[in-house]
Amino acid sequence: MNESDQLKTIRERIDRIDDQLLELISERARCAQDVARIKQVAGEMNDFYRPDREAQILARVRELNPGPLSDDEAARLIREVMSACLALEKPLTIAFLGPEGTFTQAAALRHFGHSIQSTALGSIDLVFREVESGSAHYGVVPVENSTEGVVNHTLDMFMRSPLHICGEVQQRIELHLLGKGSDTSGIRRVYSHQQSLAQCREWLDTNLLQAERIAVSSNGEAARRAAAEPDSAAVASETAAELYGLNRLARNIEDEPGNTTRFLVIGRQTVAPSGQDKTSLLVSVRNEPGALYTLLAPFNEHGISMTRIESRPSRRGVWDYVFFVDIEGHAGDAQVAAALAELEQRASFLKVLGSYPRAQV
Ligand SMILES: C=C(O[C@@H]1C=C(C(=O)O)C=C[C@H]1O)C(=O)O
Repeated sequence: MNESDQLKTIRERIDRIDDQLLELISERARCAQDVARIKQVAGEMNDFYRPDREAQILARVRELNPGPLSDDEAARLIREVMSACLALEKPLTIAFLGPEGTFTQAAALRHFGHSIQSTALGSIDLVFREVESGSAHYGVVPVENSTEGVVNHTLDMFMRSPLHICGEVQQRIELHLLGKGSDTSGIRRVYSHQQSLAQCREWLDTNLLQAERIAVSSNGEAARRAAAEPDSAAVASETAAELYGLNRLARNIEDEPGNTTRFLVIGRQTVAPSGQDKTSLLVSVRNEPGALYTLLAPFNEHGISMTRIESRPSRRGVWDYVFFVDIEGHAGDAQVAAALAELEQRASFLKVLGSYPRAQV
């Protein structure tokens, strides 16, 4: 067989596979509709989105993935199929820290897939309020953020908000040089958030020393300006490039590749155990010698790993400290529940912010 006959044969095979895929995806979508009908009859429509179930599906895909696609790619594809199926039940409305084109938006799309209705809001407070009022089903906010510098504000919001953490998203921070043209010649200004500029300093020093660096409020805003002004470029994400119709003049210009930011999904719902969960707590203790040591001892005694601890002033009194603690496991797990009961005895204040599946996509 010559080359063109070989290609023709393979393409015919691909067409047949796509026919089967389409049939299977449609069958899956009809199953999701059946689930929706059952939930409706049972009056469980508040629970139509099930982060625990979705996490289990994605974990299974990773486990069974035969390749050659990577586990990440396989999970991402099934993520999109689930997103489209869920939208048949009811499209999710997601509020995120905007503007359009930020990494928070990328994180929202990564977590929920593209079949959502998303709203860009101007501040973290507004995202909390939108979800609290029921105007959005869920919100996405940065928590350990190397680009937008708002970690503390998100943590502070949990002190007074009744919302729960329903999920987490790990988003690789990949920064590109974006512009209207096709190369870097003629660029006089580079816009970005100041931390993104800092993260690409070496690349900019080597390749664009002549251009003025201008810090703006977000990478989305930088992309908007680069799209509107000639002689300008932005350091921003791929999402920003798509949204503002910009070209990637240089890819992955961050000085330290592998940089990841963590985002939280906030909602009014508590999430059932998925088998691979994390729990976030807010815990306060009097400032006495050994207080933190005593406070955390129950985790050690019950064999629970702590993955993060962050301290903040409580604003309730000069002697109080508040700690944001992440542990492995679900608050409903026997060991975790026992440790939390002991912790409650020792703490002056304890709030479980949520148990949720660890990031799967
Ligand atoms: C189908 C369900 O509802 C939703 C859709 C899912 C899917 O498409 O697989 C999974 C969980 C839910 O978010 C379900 O609860 O099983």
